[in-house]
Amino acid sequence: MFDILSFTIFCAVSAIAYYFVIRDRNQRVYELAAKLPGHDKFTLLQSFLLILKTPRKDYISKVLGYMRNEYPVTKIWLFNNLLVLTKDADFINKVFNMHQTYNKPDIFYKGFMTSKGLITLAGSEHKRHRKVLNKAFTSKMMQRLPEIFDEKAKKIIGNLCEVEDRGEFELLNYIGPFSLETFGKSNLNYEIDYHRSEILDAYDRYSSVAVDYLPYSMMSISKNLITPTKLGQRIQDVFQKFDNYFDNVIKSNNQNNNNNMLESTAIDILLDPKNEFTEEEIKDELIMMLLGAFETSTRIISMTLMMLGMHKDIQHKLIKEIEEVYNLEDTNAKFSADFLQKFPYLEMVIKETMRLFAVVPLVARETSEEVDINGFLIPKNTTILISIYAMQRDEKYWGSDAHLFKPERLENGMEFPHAWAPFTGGSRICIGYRYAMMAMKVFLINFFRTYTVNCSQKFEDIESEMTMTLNFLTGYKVSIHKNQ
Ligand code: HEM
Repeated sequence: MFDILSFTIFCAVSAIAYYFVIRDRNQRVYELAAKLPGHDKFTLLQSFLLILKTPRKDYISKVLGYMRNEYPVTKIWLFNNLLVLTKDADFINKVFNMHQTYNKPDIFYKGFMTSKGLITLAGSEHKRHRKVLNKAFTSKMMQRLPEIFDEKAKKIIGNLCEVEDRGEFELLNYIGPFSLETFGKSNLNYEIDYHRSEILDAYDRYSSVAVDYLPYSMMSISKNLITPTKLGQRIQDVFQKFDNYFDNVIKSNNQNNNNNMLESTAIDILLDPKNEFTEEEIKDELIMMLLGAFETSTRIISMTLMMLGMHKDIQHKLIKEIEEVYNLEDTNAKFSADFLQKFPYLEMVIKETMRLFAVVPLVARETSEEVDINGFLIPKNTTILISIYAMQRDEKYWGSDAHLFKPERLENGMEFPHAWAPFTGGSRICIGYRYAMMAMKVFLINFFRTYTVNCSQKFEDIESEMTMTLNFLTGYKVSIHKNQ
């Protein structure tokens, strides 16, 4: 009897304490949120309607549509979550560099459906993985890459003869193999044949399932809860495919194990028992790297070629730069990091493409405690949504021609360097940013030593969509012609 009474009292006291803690915590959130510019609390119904009525591919543009130009930050509410939208370079730079905004919010990153890889990991676990994996991307490791990129670029450029002088073709069919095969060789010690590889099928299925799962992740519905549904089955199938594929990659690496290796690629590091990665962590990291590397590089190379096909004067200037370097150098000179420094205009062209078309248009962070960022007091557990796309096209930073493709604007450096962040910044900056820049340069140098490119589409007719990545709905079509 006494026990039941104590238990009841204990429950009642706990419930009251819990109520006051939650109320006080929410009170503080509402108090601070009230001072932030933006939109008042959406009702539950409005939040549901926003998610249910918006086509999945339009989520990101819909949410960003709430951003108010006159303020550095705009608040909106989704269910009971406070979201702060921003395209302010200074604010964003602080967010990338503060320890209070290190983690990523589940509301967007659960959509990746894996939790043990760099893109989604939080706090000390992220730091541990990142510290170890950084060793695969040191300057010394980078030195071995240009040769791999060169070999693969030459192979793909050889294949392009089947489409030269034959009208327009879809670039992704040629650039995709370059990105995927270089990824396999340099990060997995594994030769991938793009046209036969099962990884491509798994990747395509993953992308489609991720878009379908996004509304559930935004409503914080775990993927375990939807396991019995058709979508749940599709998710399981995709991960089974990744699993089988990476099992083979791991087996092949274990067979060719070279314990005396002084330098280690990403997979060597992941498989090294010293680093104590679990099997699940290894596979999640491999998936994350593939997601990070493949589509991003493929799209930026393709977008760059399209831009150059539309802007002939810029293409001629670039070809001239490449010819001049080769007139001075041994034409069989091997690619190296130093050699790639000799093409400043090429770098400007790539950077301008990445500015105009932020291939990762949106990233997010979550506050782990209440924090003052540029005079705005942001409550704990707030999601900060960072529109890289809007920042990189903002006239405030790039002038009234911000919407145009003009590499020359980068000639004397950038007036607002923080307003260019296609790889983001701070300690969670893209781990492969130097790798990506090198790969893109090596491919484009090889390409323009053999071909010129033409694109009949007009710049202003490009239509794009924003999901996790930016994609041209109008395709990536160009025609190519052998240099005279
Ligand atoms: C043009 C090419 C690329 C672009 C534009 C790009 C962009 C990005 C962006 C925006 C992020 C998110 C960072 C954040 O949330 O703050 C990211 C993260 C990441 N990227 Fe890339 N990326 C590219 C190529 C690559 C390549 C080639 C690799 C691997 C070889 C790679 C691997 C990763 C990984 C593992 C992360 C997670 C890093 C972390 O949170 O510690 N990316 N990338």
